[in-house]
Amino acid sequence: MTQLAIIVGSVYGGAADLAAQIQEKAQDKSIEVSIFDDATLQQVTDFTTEHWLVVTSTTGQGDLPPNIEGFYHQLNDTFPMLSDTKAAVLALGDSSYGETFCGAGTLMANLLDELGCQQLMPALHIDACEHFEAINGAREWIDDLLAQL
Ligand SMILES: Cc1cc2nc3c(=O)[nH]c(=O)nc-3n(C[C@H](O)[C@H](O)[C@H](O)COP(=O)(O)O)c2cc1C
Repeated sequence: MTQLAIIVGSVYGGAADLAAQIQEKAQDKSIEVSIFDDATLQQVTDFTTEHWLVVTSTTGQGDLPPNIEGFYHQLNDTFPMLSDTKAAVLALGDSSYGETFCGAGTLMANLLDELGCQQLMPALHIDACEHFEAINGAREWIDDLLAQL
């Protein structure tokens, strides 16, 4: 069975809700999904290194939400080679923050790229100014992503 690890970074629950919606869609396609909130690298790699999806909002001034910071720093500190891992980033943000729009998603995408991950899909940036419900801006992208697995 195809496996997908969804690693969540969320402060107010929007990215976490979106991850749950993606999980439901994926399960309809018989993809086994595990959602990691406050993930450790070990937990995620024990589940799968095949497909990773990072769903993260941005907080502060382009900062990672606290519940994905540990995962980011473990990756950055241990620098595992992930050339067999196919990954994608779905970032939630708010364009009224200007230059730091979706900064956390960009940090994650850059790190996964440095670690050699293969890009499943170009990163998607969802703007809260445009979409009250993030799923409305992400449906097509999610369908395309799941079709690649
Ligand atoms: C205190 C605070 C700081 C934020 N900083 C940024 C930011 O720097 N860049 C950005 O794109 N969005 C920023 N946002 C917007 C959130 O990322 C956006 O509302 C997102 O949808 C929240 O998702 P969540 O419910 O998963 O936390 C900020 C929101 C708050 C409340």
